[in-house]
Amino acid sequence: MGYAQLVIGPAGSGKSTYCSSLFRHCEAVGRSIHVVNLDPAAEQFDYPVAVDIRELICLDDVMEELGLGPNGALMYCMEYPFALSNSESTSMDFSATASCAIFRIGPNGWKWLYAITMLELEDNMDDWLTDELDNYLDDDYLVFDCPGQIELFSHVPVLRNFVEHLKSKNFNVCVVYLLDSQFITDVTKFISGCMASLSAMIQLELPHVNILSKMDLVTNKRDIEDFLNPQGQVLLSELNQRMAPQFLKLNKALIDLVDQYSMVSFVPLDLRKESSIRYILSQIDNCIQYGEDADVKVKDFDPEDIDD
Ligand SMILES: Nc1nc2c(ncn2[C@@H]2O[C@H](COP(=O)(O)OP(=O)(O)OP(=O)(O)O)[C@@H](O)[C@H]2O)c(=O)[nH]1
Ligand SMILES: [Mg+2]
Repeated sequence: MGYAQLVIGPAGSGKSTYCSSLFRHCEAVGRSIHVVNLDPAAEQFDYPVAVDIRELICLDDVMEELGLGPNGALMYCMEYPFALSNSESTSMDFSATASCAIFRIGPNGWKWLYAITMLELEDNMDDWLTDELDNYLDDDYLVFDCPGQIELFSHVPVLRNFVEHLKSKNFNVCVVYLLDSQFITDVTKFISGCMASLSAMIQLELPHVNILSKMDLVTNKRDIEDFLNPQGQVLLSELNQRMAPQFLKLNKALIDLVDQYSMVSFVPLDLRKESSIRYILSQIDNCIQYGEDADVKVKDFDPEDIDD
């Protein structure tokens, strides 16, 4: 059995920083983890990269292969799904659908490049991942540092397929969703962060831990309590105050949805405190049952059992 954290969240929410802090913490306590970079655009790391998706493909390569600058790439990208939809192959049909879905987000060339990169990952995932994972042993613990494009876990199936692959390799996987604590300065931002998390829960169907990151930036700690474990009614009244009256019904529906999934619960992460990282790691370990096998092994050798 292997163990894995899939670290996701909006761009800049602190995923890579969390991965490096987690690595340092584990190193200090003598525990082995391996951090995998899944961000094709990443440039530098504060952690040793165990596996790097950039060996498969990186954004520079995509731009170079296309022979285009950002504007030209955008034009190419706008034509890309239509070129794909003329194809008869099933996987290409999927690609066209995914690309069209991404296209609707807006004419952003970088997002397109991500889309192509991720589709490339999907096409090659089985071979690449199988080769890479073969290097890891049964009890290894992997942490996947993902890109910040939220469409990857909201409606494009690439991460879901990735997770299925990990599961087929006997990995227990937990989603670790990071939301920047600065989102709480505005209840509408906070709700949109919750919705993105909910999308990931529904898309990925995995044990899920929500983290409110960058707690060192929160000056008024009392404010935060309302957001770590907020009551639906409190959020609703704040939303209603913030939004125009025509949104009352929508606000109610959104809060009901959040309540129904009982997912509005965040664990605060303050990287200045070792205890904060330790607590979060213990919560995640619990979700993926890490350490339970070890307990069983110890119990197997319980001297009292031998006496019996
Ligand atoms: N004050 C503070 N800043 C942080 C913390 N974590 C991350 N940052 C800063 O937030 C910015 C983004 O951090 P990253 O770790 O690169 O965020 P990311 O989610 O990996 O970003 P993408 O991969 O681009 O989506 C950087 O400037 C970090 O230094 C934190 O706990 N406290
Ligand atoms: Mg990052």
